Amino acid sequence: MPPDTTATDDPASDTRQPHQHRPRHPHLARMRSLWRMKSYLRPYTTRMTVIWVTSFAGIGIGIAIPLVSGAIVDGPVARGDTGALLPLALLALALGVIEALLVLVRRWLLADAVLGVETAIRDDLYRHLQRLPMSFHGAWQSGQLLSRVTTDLSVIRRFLGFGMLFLVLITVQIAVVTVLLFQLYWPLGLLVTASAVPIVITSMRFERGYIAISRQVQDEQGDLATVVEESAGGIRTIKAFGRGGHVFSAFDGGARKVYRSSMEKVGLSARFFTFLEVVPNVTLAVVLLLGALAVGAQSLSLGDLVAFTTLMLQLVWPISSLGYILAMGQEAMTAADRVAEVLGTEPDIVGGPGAVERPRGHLRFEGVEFRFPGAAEPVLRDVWLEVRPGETVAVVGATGSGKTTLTSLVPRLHDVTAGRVTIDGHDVRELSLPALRSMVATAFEEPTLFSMSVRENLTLGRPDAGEEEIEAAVEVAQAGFVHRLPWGLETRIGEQGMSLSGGQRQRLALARAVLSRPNILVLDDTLSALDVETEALVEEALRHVLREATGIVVAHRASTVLLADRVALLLDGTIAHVGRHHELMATVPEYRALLSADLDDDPGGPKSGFDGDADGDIDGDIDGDIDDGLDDLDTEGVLR
Ligand SMILES: Nc1ncnc2c1ncn2[C@@H]1O[C@H](COP(=O)(O)OP(=O)(O)OP(=O)(O)O)[C@@H](O)[C@H]1O
Repeated sequence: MPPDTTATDDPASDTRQPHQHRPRHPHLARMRSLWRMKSYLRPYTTRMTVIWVTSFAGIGIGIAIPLVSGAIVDGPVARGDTGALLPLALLALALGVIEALLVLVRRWLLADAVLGVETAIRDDLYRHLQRLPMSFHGAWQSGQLLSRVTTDLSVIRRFLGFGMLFLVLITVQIAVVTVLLFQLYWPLGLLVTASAVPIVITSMRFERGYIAISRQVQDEQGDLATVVEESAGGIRTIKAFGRGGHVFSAFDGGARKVYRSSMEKVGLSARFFTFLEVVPNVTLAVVLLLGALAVGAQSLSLGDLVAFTTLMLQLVWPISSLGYILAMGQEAMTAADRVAEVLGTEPDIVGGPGAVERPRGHLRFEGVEFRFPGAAEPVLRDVWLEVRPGETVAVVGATGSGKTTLTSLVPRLHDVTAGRVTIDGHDVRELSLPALRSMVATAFEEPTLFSMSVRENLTLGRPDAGEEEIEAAVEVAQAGFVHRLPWGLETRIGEQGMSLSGGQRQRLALARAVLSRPNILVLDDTLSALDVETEALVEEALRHVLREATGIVVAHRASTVLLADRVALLLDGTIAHVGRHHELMATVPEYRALLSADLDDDPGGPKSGFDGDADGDIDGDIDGDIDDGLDDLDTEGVLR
């Protein structure tokens, strides 16, 4: 990822996407990112208005109290008029109580609004992440996304809720109090204003340093989250290889980085806030001294000096928190910028307006090329393949030859970079994504199960599936083991749930794909983790399902190839041969080399119908079956 434009020149700490341009005015860009967030406050307009009104009223009352105190000193106290003292004292008390009530109302209203805003942004961000294509998720570290959805949003919430309000209130309070100080006694007013100058200059310098260091801390926290996430996901591999120590060192390195940067951040703040504490206190001492002299010289009344010092003390908190709130604003701008990097990434895979009226699942790859972003060479080039409704084609190729990539082009997990993929004559890019993805179901080799019940996992693609349909899909996938789980279909599995074996997970994924009743069923080496016996049973049941759907089966094993009517051989990124298994075995040495190793090694050869004379068996048993249903199909699927 490219360098952060503000934080560091160290490419290792980059978190932006390679294609993201760097803004010419990063500060403005950050402000704009934060400004964009204001739209989330819109539903709370009335509430925010009440909050602002109560806040200003609170400030007004806060400023009035010292003036009443001054009046008490110069009036009843100076004259010894105890009768007049009581009403003024009661007035000061009433003002104090009202101010406290206003703060209570403001806090209560504010908390609700800002938590609502945070939830709305978080929902939008999550929704957007779901829309972003595989290429985005492949390029971004998951920890960086996680920290944006959690930490950064909390930072934005804190600023939108409290920081922004207090920034305005404090500015107004400082302005009004300064005017009053000048009115009470302008020479001391001038002194107080002069004392603010070093504060403002230091604040500005602090702000610059703080932006850089807070972005660095936020990025490093994201990196650390990635390490935690990866090691949690890969705990089995880590344990098996005894790499706990190594992973810990990587984590420790990341944690120390966060520690060092956080300490730097704290050090910077500590120096700044100490400075902010010292200046007002020194000023107060000087004001008291000069004020006492002025009272002695009768150019200032005692009451005015009381009012002046009380008012001046009211400035200490706003001025010292001004820096903090500005820093909070900077942090929020950085966070908004990081969130905007995600929200501003337009999904490059968006659905078209179309839908297929009565889908039959006629699939064609027409001159398809696919190149991963930034890759020098395409993975697939000039791919022509036709899979007719009800037909099943096995895609065979060496490992890394692009089989998974080819199948991922059908549901548009990736988009072709040239040529087109069509279903029933419609370019898949013209179809709406829900329409397309309801037609195509994929069972992956490495199935993902979510931390929910077996039933919820199974019905992911068909939430309305009935009991009988679920049972039928479970049967096809030979996944009857689910009934023996402690709570049957209601057993919670996946992360934090019941652990399943690789084969059990694959069978559930297969049942999930079958249950969604797709027009096109993609099996991406889905049966690789099954034992030979179970595989044979699954395949037998799958044959019935595949008769009603168009199938693409990525196959490494000869036994899986036999599920298909025809085989497409992927060589050098293109479909080099299409034909029946025995034809390719007989005529294509590369195909023979790929599959005969499997036939020789297959310990279950005899069980699955293979033995030394594999060809003979295949021809006799399986091809006979296939031929029955496929007489009308052209065996040459290559369209050229
Ligand atoms: N996100 C990616 N970015 C860049 N290259 C990728 C990406 N994913 C896969 N590749 C590359 O594309 C090529 C094809 O990968 P693919 O997963 O389609 O192969 P495959 O034939 O399915 O392999 P296998 O049989 O091992 O599952 C590989 O060389 C792989 O390194």
